[in-house]
Amino acid sequence: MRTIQDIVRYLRIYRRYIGRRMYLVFVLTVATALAQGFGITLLLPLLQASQTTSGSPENMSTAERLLQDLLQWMGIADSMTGILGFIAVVFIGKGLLQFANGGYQGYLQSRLLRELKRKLFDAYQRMDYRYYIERNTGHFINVINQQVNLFFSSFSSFASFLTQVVTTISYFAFAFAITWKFSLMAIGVGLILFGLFRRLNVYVRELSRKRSSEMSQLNKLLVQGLQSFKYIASTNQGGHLRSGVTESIRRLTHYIFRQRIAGAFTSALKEPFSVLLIVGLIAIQVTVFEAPVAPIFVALLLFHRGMQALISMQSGFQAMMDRAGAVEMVDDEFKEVQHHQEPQGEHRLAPLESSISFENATFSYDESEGPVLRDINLTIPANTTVAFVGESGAGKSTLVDLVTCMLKPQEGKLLIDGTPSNEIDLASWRSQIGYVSQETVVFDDTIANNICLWAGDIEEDEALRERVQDAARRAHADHFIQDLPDGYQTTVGDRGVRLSGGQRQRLFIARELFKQPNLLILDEATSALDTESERYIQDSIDALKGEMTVLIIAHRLSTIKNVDRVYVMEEGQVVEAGSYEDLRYRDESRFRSMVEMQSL
Ligand SMILES: Nc1ncnc2c1ncn2[C@@H]1O[C@H](COP(=O)(O)OP(=O)(O)OP(=O)(O)O)[C@@H](O)[C@H]1O
Repeated sequence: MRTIQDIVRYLRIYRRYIGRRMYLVFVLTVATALAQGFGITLLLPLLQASQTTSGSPENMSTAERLLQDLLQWMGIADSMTGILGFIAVVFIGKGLLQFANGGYQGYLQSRLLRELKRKLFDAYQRMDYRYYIERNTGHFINVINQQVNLFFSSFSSFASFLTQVVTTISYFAFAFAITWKFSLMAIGVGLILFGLFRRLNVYVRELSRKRSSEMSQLNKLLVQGLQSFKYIASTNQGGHLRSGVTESIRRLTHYIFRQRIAGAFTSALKEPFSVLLIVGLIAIQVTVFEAPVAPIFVALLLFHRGMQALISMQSGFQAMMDRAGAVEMVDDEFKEVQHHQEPQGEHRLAPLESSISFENATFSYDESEGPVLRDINLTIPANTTVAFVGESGAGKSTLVDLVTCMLKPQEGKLLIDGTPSNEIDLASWRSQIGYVSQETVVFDDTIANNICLWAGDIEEDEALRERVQDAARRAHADHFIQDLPDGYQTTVGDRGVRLSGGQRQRLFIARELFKQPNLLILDEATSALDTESERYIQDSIDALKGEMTVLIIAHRLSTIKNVDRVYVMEEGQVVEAGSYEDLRYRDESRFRSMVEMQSL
């Protein structure tokens, strides 16, 4: 029962991703199996035609008689050559069907792989940010690569399992038609075998689940270890990480080993089982039932093939169960990610022209830990420059995440040009934003592509080259880029490892300036820069005043002297607001003491 439920369940899952055309595989499978069973059954009239004393019609089973009638109708009943020719035609037909089936399965599988990877990637792209931060990159990579590949190969195991089921049934059905006593025995044996293997299947599936989740764990450790390679190597922390990785690899390989043992057990059983059963059956047929030789011979041939198919059916099922964990993981992941897609409205925003304002906005990552932002009320008029300052952990970056709508306030609202954030079409808002975040984002590609994000080829597009260079100049990056071996065509390495921290930051700023956003967010954007570069970029940003809205988060207060308004944040609240000069000289203001601490 469990087995049938499992098959139906997987069938549903495959259908969800492949669609109805999957059934064509089954039609082709049935046709192939029928052709094969029929081809073998044709040996019976062949044997009879070769015997001088051919079976008298009253000894014949109904099937034999029908076959005889067919051959008579075709005019080849008594011709060995005729029957041989017919067998050849049936097997050629079977070969063609098998080829069509295999080819079509290949086509479906490649589609399945493409669809799975593409859909999952799309779903990941639109997942809610809060869901993302609760997960781990290693997990996503494991699902989209390893698990999806296993899911894909499970379909071929599933198809081969079904092929074996249909083949087994067809062999047994033909055998049944020839001699029913024999077939009853065969079916009895089949049922016993199935019972024996059921327990093995449950065991193998459990192993497969463990193996899939262990792979996620290992991926997580590997990604973390490799991403932090430099830190780990230079502080010799590899030992700690290594023990975790080694332990995870040990568990993973242990599961694989046990799966293999179960596989070896089934394939080793195959041959002895078949031979024993055939020997037993011949004895029973000949001694007890005293049946004629030709039908026994053909029925045994069918039975032998049927047994082989039955055992392959078990291995096919086991292979499917080997990958069951992956099928379930990918299917669950789809549901989970789809459930956590980022909600959005339909109002398409025009370019920002009035303001961004918070009304009593409160946000917490975890309700039990209390709000990270409390009762925020402020308005940033379009085309002004504002700065948020405050100690680490005060909530400045979280506030920016609300502005970009990556996070949503649980209470109160955020209005963009008067439209509540939950009503806006996110792409229409985010395409207006340039964001230099604390974590520098650099792609492993050329400098030019890092700035224009593959907008074109600067070697061919003069206007584009000019725009890229202009952005680089304003980010004070042009001269270091010119000094690189291939200039703008230099590749920067994974996450920009071939650049210095300050160079990476300038490259990042250049990209956001190239975009010409309506809202530019700079979160500690110049923290890795020397004073001179910082001042230079400061001038570029000051030059943007009035052209776009600029939101700056800075610890170095010297960099925000020219902003229109400063907000001082403390423990998730805005505690002071005013112009730099106003706050700087306000008696006992927090800002004043902050400035004095930095001895400006
Ligand atoms: N993903 C998260 N899950 C839970 N809490 C978080 C998460 N990110 C930030 N926090 C918490 O929210 C608070 C505000 O963090 P936030 O990064 O907004 O501060 P910040 O003012 O930008 O600090 P910094 O100047 O150090 O960047 C901190 O107490 C932090 O622990």
